[in-house]
Amino acid sequence: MRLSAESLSGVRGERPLFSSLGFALEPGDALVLTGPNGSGKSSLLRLVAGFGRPTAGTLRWNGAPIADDLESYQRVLHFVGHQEALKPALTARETLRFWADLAGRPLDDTLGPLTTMGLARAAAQPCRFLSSGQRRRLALARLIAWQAPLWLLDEPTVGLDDEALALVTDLIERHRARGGIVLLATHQPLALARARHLSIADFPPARPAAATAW
Ligand SMILES: Nc1ncnc2c1ncn2[C@@H]1O[C@H](COP(=O)(O)OP(=O)(O)OP(=O)(O)O)[C@@H](O)[C@H]1O
Repeated sequence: MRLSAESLSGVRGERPLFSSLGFALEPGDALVLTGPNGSGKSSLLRLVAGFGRPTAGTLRWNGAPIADDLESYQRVLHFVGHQEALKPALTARETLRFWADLAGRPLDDTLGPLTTMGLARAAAQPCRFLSSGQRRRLALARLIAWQAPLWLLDEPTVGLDDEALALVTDLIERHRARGGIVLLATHQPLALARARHLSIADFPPARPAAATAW
């Protein structure tokens, strides 16, 4: 299992964000994306998730460009973005089941992942009654339910209390210990062992060639 990015350039809208960016991740690796607001961390994660194409460079999964078979590639990853996309009328438990069915990965046990995320008592509550931290915990419960090998996490800890922060750290470390790969963006330092860091600011967009002065 190997995820690599070679000479990647990305834009969002019209704006160039980074260029010549590269990394290679193998089982057990964690790469933490850092950089100021608006520098392109979410945009990079979206590219790695296969939502959009880089303007240059190649993303590879096990050596093959992800664009060659995006559907198969997207089955091995789990992306947790900023938006939890919860349906207000569904309970936490129904939400997990709904997501599982939508992804074509039916679940035997919905309560287990919710319990792990400290949501057992909220399992029967409609999502409209969940707090923002509980909503975040619910989005993260999907990671436990699916066990995809590649986790792409965009600021997974926003709005979480200390207990949930420790839970997420533990989830990530257990995932790595099983041979999983994690790529995450965060402004909040996480206590991950031997995590690598990549600052988007170290890969500034290529400048257009300067006009010749006469
Ligand atoms: N939907 C969009 N359409 C066009 N431009 C966008 C869109 N979303 C974000 N951008 C722009 O893309 C740039 C990079 O945004 P991105 O969300 O990737 O940064 P980030 O590093 O994740 O920021 P933050 O730390 O604030 O989450 C910003 O300049 C932003 O204004």
